[in-house]
Amino acid sequence: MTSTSPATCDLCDAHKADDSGAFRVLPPVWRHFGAHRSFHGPVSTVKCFEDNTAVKAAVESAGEGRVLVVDGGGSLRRALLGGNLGAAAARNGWAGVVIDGCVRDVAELAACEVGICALAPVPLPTERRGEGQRDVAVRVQGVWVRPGDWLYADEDGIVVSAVRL
Ligand SMILES: O=C([O-])CC(=O)C(=O)O
Repeated sequence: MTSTSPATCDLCDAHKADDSGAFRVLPPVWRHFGAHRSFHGPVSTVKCFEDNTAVKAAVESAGEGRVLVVDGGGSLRRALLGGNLGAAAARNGWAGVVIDGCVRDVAELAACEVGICALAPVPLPTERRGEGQRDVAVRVQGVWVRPGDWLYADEDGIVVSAVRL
C-alpha cells in the first residue's frame, strides 16, 4: 500500500499552479512516528481537544485504507494516540493517522505498520470524557481538510486534494 504512494514533490510539481484551493500543502511541522513513511488515502476526520475518545473509536473501527486526520487543536499537552491505538490503527487497515497534536509510546509506534504523523511526542495521556466529533470539516495548521479529501504524506511533507490524484 505504502510503496505505491505518489511522491508529494511530484504532486506539487504537477499542481503548483493550482490556486483553486483544491490542492493544499500543509505547513511543514510534521514528524513521522509510524513504520510507514509514505502513505495516502481518502480522509476521515476527528475533531477533539485533549480527549481522545473519538480517536480511539475511529482507529478501533475499519479503516479501509483511509487516513484519519485528527484536529487536536495543536495541543502539546496531551497525547492523542499511543502504542495501543497505533497498533489498532494498523490492525484495522488505516493507511495513516495525521494528528495536529501529540503522540506517545514512540518506540511502540515505530513498530506499527501504518503511517503516523504528529507534531511531537509527549508522555501525558488524555482523560476520556466522551467528547469529540467525527467526520466534520477540520482546520489543520490553518488548512481546511474535509472528509473525502485525499491526503498524501511522505518524508517531504503532506498534501491534500479535493480529488484523488
Ligand atoms: O490510550 C491512550 O489514550 C493512548 C495510549 O497510551 C495508547 O494508545 O496506548
